[in-house]
Amino acid sequence: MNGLNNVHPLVIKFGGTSVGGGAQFANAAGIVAGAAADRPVAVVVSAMSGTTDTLLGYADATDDGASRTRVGATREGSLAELHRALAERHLAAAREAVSPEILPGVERRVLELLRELVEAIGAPDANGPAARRARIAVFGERLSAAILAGAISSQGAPAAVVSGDPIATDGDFAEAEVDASGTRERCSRYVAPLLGDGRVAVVPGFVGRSPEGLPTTLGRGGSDLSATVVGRGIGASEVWIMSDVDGVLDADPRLVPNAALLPELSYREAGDFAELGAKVLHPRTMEPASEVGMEVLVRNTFNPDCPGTRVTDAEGRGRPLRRAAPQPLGRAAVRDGPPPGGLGRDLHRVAGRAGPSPRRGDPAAGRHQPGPRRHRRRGPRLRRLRGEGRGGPARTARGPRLPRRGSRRGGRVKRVEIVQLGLGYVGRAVAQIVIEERKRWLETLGLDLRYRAVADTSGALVGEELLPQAIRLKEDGGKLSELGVEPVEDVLRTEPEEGTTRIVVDLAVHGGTFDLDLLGVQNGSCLVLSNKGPLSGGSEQYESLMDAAGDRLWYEATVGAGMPIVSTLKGLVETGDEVLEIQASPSGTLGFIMSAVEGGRSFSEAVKEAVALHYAEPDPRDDLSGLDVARKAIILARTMGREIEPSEIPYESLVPEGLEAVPLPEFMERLPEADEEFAARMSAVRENHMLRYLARIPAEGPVEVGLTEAAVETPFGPINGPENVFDFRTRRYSDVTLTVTGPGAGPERTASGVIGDMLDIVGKIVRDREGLA
Ligand SMILES: NC(=O)C1=CN([C@@H]2O[C@H](COP(=O)(O)OP(=O)(O)OC[C@H]3O[C@@H](n4cnc5c(N)ncnc54)[C@H](OP(=O)(O)O)[C@@H]3O)[C@@H](O)[C@H]2O)C=CC1
Ligand SMILES: N[C@@H](CC=O)C(=O)O
Repeated sequence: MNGLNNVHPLVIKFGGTSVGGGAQFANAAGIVAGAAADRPVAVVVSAMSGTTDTLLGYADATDDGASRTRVGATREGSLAELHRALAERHLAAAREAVSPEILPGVERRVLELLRELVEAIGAPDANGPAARRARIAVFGERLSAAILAGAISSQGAPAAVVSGDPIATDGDFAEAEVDASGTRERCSRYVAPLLGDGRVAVVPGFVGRSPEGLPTTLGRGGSDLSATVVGRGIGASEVWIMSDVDGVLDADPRLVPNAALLPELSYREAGDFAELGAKVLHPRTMEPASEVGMEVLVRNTFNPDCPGTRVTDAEGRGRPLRRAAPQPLGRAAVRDGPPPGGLGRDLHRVAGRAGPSPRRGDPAAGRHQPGPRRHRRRGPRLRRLRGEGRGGPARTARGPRLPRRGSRRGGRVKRVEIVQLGLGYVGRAVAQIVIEERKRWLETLGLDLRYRAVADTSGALVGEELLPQAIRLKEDGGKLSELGVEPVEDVLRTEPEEGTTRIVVDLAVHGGTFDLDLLGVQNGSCLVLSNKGPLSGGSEQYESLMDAAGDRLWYEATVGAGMPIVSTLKGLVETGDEVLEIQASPSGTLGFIMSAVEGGRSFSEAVKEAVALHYAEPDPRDDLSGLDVARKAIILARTMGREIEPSEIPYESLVPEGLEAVPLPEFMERLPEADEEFAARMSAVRENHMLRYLARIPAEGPVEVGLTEAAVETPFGPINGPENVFDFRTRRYSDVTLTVTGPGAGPERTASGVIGDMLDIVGKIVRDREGLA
C-alpha cells in the first residue's frame, strides 16, 4: 500500500474497558508504542466504557433536535450538564495518560469535540432521527481517539487521529453495511499518508460514512468489525483484538473450572463462537479477515504475557474443543473430542467467557436455588477466584498487580473488602472509581481495597476477576447469573479474612436489601448506603438496623448524592448546636424538571431527559410522586434525632392522573398527555415566585413535603438543573441560615458520596481496629 515500503501494517483494536480510564489509556498506548517500533500500526479504538450508552440515552431523550434550538437557558443548562460529565471523565483520563507537553493540544481537542457534540444535539437534522442518532453516538469513539493518539505520542511513537472516517458504508445509519472498495479508497486517502509518514494512525471505531458523507454506525460492538475492515482496507497482515479477557477458551469457565485457552482457531470456528454469543468477538469480525487471509489475534490488554488466541484459515490446528453436558449446573460433565456436527448448539454452552449461559432466566441459578447444588459449585469457584487454586495469587483483571497484601513498606496496609449490592448506574460508577483509583489509595493511604463480591437481583458474583465483564454485562442489561453467582446471604455469612474489614455497600433500590444489610452488620461489617430504603421504612425496622450497626453505618449519598448534607447535619449536632429546622429542595429530578419547564420545555421531554441523565429513580414516578423527597425527609429527621413513621408524612404527587399504575414503558410513552396541564400549573404561579417541591423538617411538629410557591429571592427561587438546596436554621445559624447548594443527583456524584464514606471508614474504623488511632 501507498507509502508503506511493502511492510504489511498491523491493526490493533482496543475495546471500551481497555480505555476505561487514564491508566488504561496509558497501558494501551504502551502496547501500541511497542508494536510500532517494528512496523506501521493503525489503531481502532472504542468509546470509554459507558459513554455510548450515555450518548444514545441523551439522543433518544432529545430526539426533536429542531425545537431544542429555540429553548432558553434551562435547555442549555441540561446540555452543559452532559458536557460537564463527559469533560470531567475524558479530561481526567487525558491528564493521567498524556505527557505535559502534548496534553494542552489533547485537552483543546476534547473540548472542541464536546462543543461539536452539544451543537449536534441542538441542531435540527434534515436527514431524520436515525442520522441524528448516529451523528451523536460516534462522539465517544472520537473522544477516545483524541486521547489515545496523545497517549501514544507521549510514549515516543508519533500518532495522529485519522481525519476522515475511513470506512465507507451504505446509508443505514444504525447497522450500516460496509462498502469494501469505497473503504479501500478512503483508507488510501486518510490512513495511508499517516502510516507512510511513520505515524500511528488512530481510527475511531464503530463509525462509517454513507455515500452522502454522513456518519453511520456499524451497530453495537461494531468496533471489532471496524478493525478487520480497516485492516483489509490498508492491506494489514494482522489484527489484534485487545480486550479484558485472555482470548477464546475451549469451554465456558463458569461450567468447566479448568477451561483452557484455545491457542488457534479457524475463521469459521471463531465466527461460530461469536454467533453463539462469545462477546470477546463481534459476529461479523471474521468476514473481512477470512476474505484476505489476514490473521486475527484475540489478546488481553491487561495480561500482555498471555499469547491469546490466533485466528487463521487453518482448520483443526487447535486442541479439541470440549463441551459441557447441558445439566446439571455446577456439575458440568466434560469430555474430550470434537463436538458432533461441528460447532452447533452445544457450543452455545461452552463459548468461552461471555456467551449466553444456559443459566440465564433459570431460577435455579439464582439466590432461590436449593442448597446442595450451590454448595458443590461454590468450593472450587471461590478457590479459583481468590487465586488459591491454580497459578498463585488472584490477578486483577486490569491494571498492574498490587503488592502482596499486608506488605506495604513504611506502614501497615489497611485491608478492606467490599460486598456491593447493586451494579446499576451508581454501582457501576462506584466500581469504576475503585478500579481506577485503588492503586493510588494503596500508595497514599496504605489502603488495600478489593471486591469480595458484587450482587444484583440474580445473586452475588464472588471475587473480582470477572468484575470488568460484570460491568459490561450490566451495561448491556444482563444479569450476573450469566457469569455464575452465589446467594448473597452465603457471602455475607462468611467471615472476612483475618485482619480484613468488610464494607457492605448497598447501592440497590428501595427496601429489598434490608435483610442483607442487617445480616452484614450483624456479622461485623460496616455499611455504606446510597439506597434510601433501609433508613426510611418503619421505625421498628430502622431501630433494629441502627442497633445492629452502631457506629458502623455511613449514608452520605442517600441525601444530596455527593453533597455534604448528612455530614453537615451530624457536624452541627456533634458540635453542640441545636438544629431548629431544615428546609430543603432535595430532589435533583424535580429541580431539573421544573427549571426545564420554566425554560420553555415540555414536561414529558424534561422527564425523559432526567431519566436519560440517570438523575431519576429507576421508575421516575418515585421522584414525581414525592416519595423520594419524603424518604430523604425521614432520613434527615431521624438524623436530627426525631422518631418518625413514614405514615406521618403525607406528600403531594405530580404523577399524571391515570398513569400511576401503568407499566413503565406505557407511562413514558403517555407522558405528553400531561404536558399542557403541567405547563399551565407552572405558569399559574404568583409573580416573582417559582413552583418548587420542598421538604420542611422542624425539630418538632409535622414534617411537610409538597409543592410550594417560593419567592425568587429565597435560596429556592433560582434552582437550575439537578440543583438541591438545604437550608439549616440552628441556634447558631438563626439570623443568617446555613445554606448548602449543589447538584444533588447523578451516578458519578452519588458514587463520590459513597466512596467518600468508604474512605472515611478507612480513616476511622480500620485505624481504630488496628490500634493506629
Ligand atoms: N442516581 C442518583 O443520582 C442517585 C441514586 N441514589 C440511589 O442509589 C441507588 C441506585 O441507583 P441506580 O444505580 O440509579 O439504580 P439502578 O436501578 O440503575 O441499579 C440498581 C441495582 O440494584 C440491584 N438490586 C436491586 N435489588 C437488589 C437486591 N435485592 N439485591 C441485590 N441487588 C439488587 C439491581 O439489580 P438488577 O440489575 O438485577 O435489577 C441493580 O443492579 C438507588 O437506591 C437510588 O435511590 C441515591 C442518590 C442519588
Ligand atoms: N432520584 C433522586 C436521586 C438522588 O437521590 C433525585 O432526583 O434527587
